[in-house]
Amino acid sequence: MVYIYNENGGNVMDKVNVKSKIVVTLSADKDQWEDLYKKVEDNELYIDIIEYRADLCGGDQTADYLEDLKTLKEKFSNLPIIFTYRTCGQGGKGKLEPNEYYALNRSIIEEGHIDIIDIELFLYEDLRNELIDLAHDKGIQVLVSHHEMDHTPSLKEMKAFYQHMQQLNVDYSKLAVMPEDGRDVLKLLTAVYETKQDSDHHIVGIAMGEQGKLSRLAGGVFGSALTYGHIGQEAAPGQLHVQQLKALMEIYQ
Ligand SMILES: O=C1C[C@@](O)(C(=O)O)C[C@@H](O)[C@@H]1O
Repeated sequence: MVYIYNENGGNVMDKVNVKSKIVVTLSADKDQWEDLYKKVEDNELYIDIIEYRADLCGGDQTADYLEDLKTLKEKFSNLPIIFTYRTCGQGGKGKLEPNEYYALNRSIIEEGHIDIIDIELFLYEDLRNELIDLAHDKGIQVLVSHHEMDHTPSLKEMKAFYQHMQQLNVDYSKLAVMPEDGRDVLKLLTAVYETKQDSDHHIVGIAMGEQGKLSRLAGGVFGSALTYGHIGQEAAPGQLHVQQLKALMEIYQ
């Protein structure tokens, strides 16, 4: 049998199957960054994209974030950078109010040396849409995200989230949910699969926690474009070290 692969590494017969890119989630206080740069260098083979989690970086200083981003870009110029400020309601530590969140993200878009920006779906519509347009004007891709930290919505609801996201003129649509059992993980993967069947968008689906690890490893088979890992300590429940992630993902691809 001859297998033909598309540019994403998936079988051409299967539009849904993609090779998920590995995103490493990074955060550190000022005095820990040197150690972290070293860890990124040591693990570069296992990383496709860097995510800078501003809300976990201590202080809420735009200037500090900009400085970190500039250094990251200088050191790892071949790795695209996602900027994420995750608010408390969405599983992060960020305490900014919507207008402050808007102002921070706007400054980062304008000066941040980033490639992709993570914008939360339920930010006020006008602020969110303005950030999306500003990012695109600057050539920055937009990843719109939504987290359900304590449950997994129904399949219908998850597909509706993805439909809503895709109507926003964004580049990536990401949903992260908390499963209670294997059935919830299957539901999330089904939502990704069924959405991806009719879509050329980058769809991302994550089932968090211990039960959800399957989605981080095999998400590509169902059409999930990104999977998130760590190089020190997990930034979200169920995250795996990027080395382990890459090794185990090979099984599915
Ligand atoms: O949205 C995500 C996914 C994530 O929550 C995870 O479960 O790996 C980790 C976050 O840093 C990232 O922004």
